Amino acid sequence: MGLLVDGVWQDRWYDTNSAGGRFVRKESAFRNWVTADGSPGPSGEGGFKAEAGRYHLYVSLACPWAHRTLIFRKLKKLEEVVSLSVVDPLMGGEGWVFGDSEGTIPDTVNSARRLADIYVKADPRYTGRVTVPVLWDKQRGTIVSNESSEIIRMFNAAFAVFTDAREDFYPEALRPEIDRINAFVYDSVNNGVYKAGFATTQAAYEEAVTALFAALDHLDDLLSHRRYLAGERLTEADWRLFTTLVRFDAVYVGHFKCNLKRIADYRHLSHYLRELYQVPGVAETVNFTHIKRHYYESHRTINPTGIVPLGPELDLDAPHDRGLLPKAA
Ligand SMILES: N[C@@H](CCC(=O)N[C@@H](CS)C(=O)NCC(=O)O)C(=O)O
Repeated sequence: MGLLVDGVWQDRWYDTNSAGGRFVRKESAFRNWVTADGSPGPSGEGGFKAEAGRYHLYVSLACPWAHRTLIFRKLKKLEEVVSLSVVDPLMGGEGWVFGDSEGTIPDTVNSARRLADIYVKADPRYTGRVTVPVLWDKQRGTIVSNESSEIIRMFNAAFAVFTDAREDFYPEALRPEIDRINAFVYDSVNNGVYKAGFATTQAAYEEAVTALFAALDHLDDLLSHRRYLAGERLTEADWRLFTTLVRFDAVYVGHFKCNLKRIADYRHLSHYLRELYQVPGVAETVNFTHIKRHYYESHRTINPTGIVPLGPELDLDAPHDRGLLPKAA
């Protein structure tokens, strides 16, 4: 675990002292957009036109942020359009590295050994964390984006001519509602579990866990009368929540001490999680070995022995009752 400073790797854990024991997530650095015609997107510069075979995605199967991009690549049927590398589940002293354990895919584009090498290739003076996901442009030899929330929107819209998957996960009419839900879910749930797990004071931990479970209670209630977070249509808001929910009982309850309840204890969230997991293609993107090994083996300040618990036993293929609520045709 570490970061790059002026292009040089430094092995360091997160600094929480400057924020009273709180974990504060840094903004992603590369914010360009792939667009259908190469025009600039909402941020960054233009010149990244959607083309088949031009872009490469680097992910970890453990990471909830990277997982979003993998789900969009799958659901938008972009597997032949955007190539893929999967890092080793263990994030050690050199950060993310490419390995040969089950489920990994080496770096066929840059032949890098460490993900940090990709960042330095894009910017030799890069300062910051080396995170997944990364969307790489093979033509210009640089990083387009390392921000998952933006990569999923590119996959949703920019590659339309290369796929017959027509489902729109960010429909115009629902955008205000989706944006509102995303902001709430990001702060209290997606990042909330990290704020709880990486807290280094009791007060910071309790603050995060309290907000997290208040949010889950609220979402459980919302899902008692809405099939999906934004209503009758499955949208990006659901996929953004899903990647945290699917890791929750397996990792966040124990490792991050988010243990007031399990997702299995929530009447509606538990069924909702199973419905999303059972969407064709999605289960293939979920790798519990990578998920559990990554957290329990990598965060030695939290789990010094690196022992990975055997449980819990989960059955995400069990039937769900979400069909009782209306879904848009
Ligand atoms: N805002 C980023 C966050 C990505 C992120 O934090 N990824 C984690 C893995 S779950 C990572 O690579 N962390 C490495 C580090 O912080 O050193 C996104 O959504 O794309």
